[in-house]
Amino acid sequence: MDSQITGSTNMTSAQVSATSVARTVELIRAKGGKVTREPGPVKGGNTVIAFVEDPDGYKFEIIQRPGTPEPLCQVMLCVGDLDRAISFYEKACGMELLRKRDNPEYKYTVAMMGYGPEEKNAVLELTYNYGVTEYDKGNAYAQIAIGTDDVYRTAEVVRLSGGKVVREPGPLPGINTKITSIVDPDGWKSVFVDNIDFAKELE
Ligand SMILES: C[C@@H](O)C(=O)SC[C@H](NC(=O)CC[C@H](N)C(=O)O)C(=O)NCC(=O)O
Repeated sequence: MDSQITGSTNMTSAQVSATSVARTVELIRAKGGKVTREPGPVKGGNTVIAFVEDPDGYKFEIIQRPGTPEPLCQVMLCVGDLDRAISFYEKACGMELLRKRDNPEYKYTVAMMGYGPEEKNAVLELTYNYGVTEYDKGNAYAQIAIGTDDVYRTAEVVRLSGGKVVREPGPLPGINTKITSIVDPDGWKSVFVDNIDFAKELE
């Protein structure tokens, strides 16, 4: 894919990378897609971005950057306390803080969290808007899926790290894939899926 897109609703979004944002946006427009922000430098920076919406109104950000192995490169979650969120994704989910960037002019700070460098891995972009400690979540956001080697241990660690387990670890009826579902301190849900079980689903 020659472009990347990240998407989001107003408080969650996904990003996709594109080597040419303008060309990607034109292709999307030609197919009847809705462009909500024309290509151009991001406010307060140089990276060229654009926003588009899918037919369900989910927002995707197209980011100009070198191609990555996985075009879906970021998922953005708005959080009410950045340090709390960073600590949770580090301790409960085993992610690493890859970088943090403050943008005082536009009153927000982002922290990129992931399991490896952004050039090679999809990452979570935690966004803190100055003074906003809570978000209405509506009913459109569902969950992010993360692989794990041990759903039982994951659930235990999540509990110890300030998260909530909303689906106890164990096999899914019918397919036996082991999962556990959790919510982070901001109320964003993730499902952890056993790596070996999931590989079997793909066979
Ligand atoms: C490349 C990278 O820096 C970006 O794309 S940041 C995009 C930027 N994000 C924000 O403004 C986050 C805070 C915002 N208040 C929110 O909650 O979404 C952005 O969306 N810029 C808009 C623009 O038109 O440049």
